[in-house]
Amino acid sequence: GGRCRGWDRGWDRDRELCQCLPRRAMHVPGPTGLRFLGQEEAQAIDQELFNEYKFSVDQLMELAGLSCATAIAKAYPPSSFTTSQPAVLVICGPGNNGGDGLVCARHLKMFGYQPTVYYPKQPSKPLFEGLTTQCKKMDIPFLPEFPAEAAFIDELYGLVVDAIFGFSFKGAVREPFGSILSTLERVTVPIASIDIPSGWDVEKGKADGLQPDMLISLTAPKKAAMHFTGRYHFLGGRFVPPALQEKYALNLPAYPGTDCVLQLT
Ligand SMILES: NC(=O)C1=CN([C@@H]2O[C@H](COP(=O)(O)OP(=O)(O)OC[C@H]3O[C@@H](n4cnc5c(N)ncnc54)[C@H](OP(=O)(O)O)[C@@H]3O)[C@@H](O)[C@H]2O)[C@@H](O)CC1
Ligand SMILES: [K+]
Repeated sequence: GGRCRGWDRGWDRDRELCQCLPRRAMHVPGPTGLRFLGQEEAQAIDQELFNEYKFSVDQLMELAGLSCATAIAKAYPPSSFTTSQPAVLVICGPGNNGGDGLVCARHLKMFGYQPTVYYPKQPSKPLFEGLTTQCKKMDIPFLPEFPAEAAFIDELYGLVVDAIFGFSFKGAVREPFGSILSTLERVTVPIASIDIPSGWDVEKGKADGLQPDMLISLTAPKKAAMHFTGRYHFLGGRFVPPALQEKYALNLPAYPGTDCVLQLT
C-alpha cells in the first residue's frame, strides 16, 4: 500500500522494515531493508553519538545542515526558480532541527541562493547564538514577523525550508508554531522538510498536515517518512559510524562516492 510507496517490495510488519532497496538505489550493493526508526530509537542513536562516540552537537549539526543544502541544490537548482532570484524562506524552530535550518541557510547562501530566515523562538544558548550571528554576517535577513498570508510567501519565495520540528516533537503544536504551520499548509511553492515534516507525529505522520515536496531524512528515516508522498526523499547526515549502524541494524544504503546525500525516491 501507500506505506511502501517508491519501494520495490512490501512492508514487513513484524520486523518493521521494507524488504527492499529504494528503486533509484537498486545498483547499490549491500544489505537490503533500510529501517525506519521510532522516536525513542532516533533519540537513543542521537544520545549515543554524543555520549559514546564523543561527537559534539555543532559538528553533527554542520554535517546535517550541509546535507540539507546539498540535497536542495540537487532537487531545486537556482535555474529552476521562477522568482527573479533563487529566494528561499527558511523557518527555524526552537530545537536542534532549527539549528540544522540555520546551517542549511548559510550553505544555501554559499551555493548562490538568497535565503531569508524566520526564527521566532531563539534559545539563548551559545550554539544557536553563534549560528545566528554567522547567518547575519553573511547578510542573510531575519524576518521580524511571519508573512500573514500564504500568498505573500508564494510571491516572494520559490522554496520554503521547514526546520521547525524534528524527531523530538510531541503532542499538540503550541503557538506561535500552530499559526505558522496553518499558513504553510496553504502555500503552493514547494516545501523541503528537514528530518520530519513539522507538525507530523514522528511515527504516525499526519494525513491532514503539511505535505512537503521534499524530505531530507537525517541519519536514517523515521517512521513518519513512510507517509511521505512528495517528489524527493533524500538521506543525509553521513556521519553514523559503522558500529552504530550495525547496533541499530540501520542497513543504510551506500552513499555514492564522496556525496553527503543519497536520493531514496
Ligand atoms: N543525531 C542526529 O540524528 C542529529 C540530529 N539533528 C537534528 O536534531 C533534531 C532533533 O532535535 P531536538 O531533539 O533538539 O528537537 P526538535 O525535534 O528540534 O524539537 C524540539 C523542540 O521543539 C519544541 N517542541 C516539541 N514539541 C512541541 C510542540 N508540540 N509544540 C511546540 N513546540 C514543541 C521543544 O520545545 P519545548 O518543549 O522546550 O518548548 C523543543 O525545543 C533532529 O530531527 C535533526 O534535525 C542534527 O542537528 C544533528 C545530528
Ligand atoms: K522539520
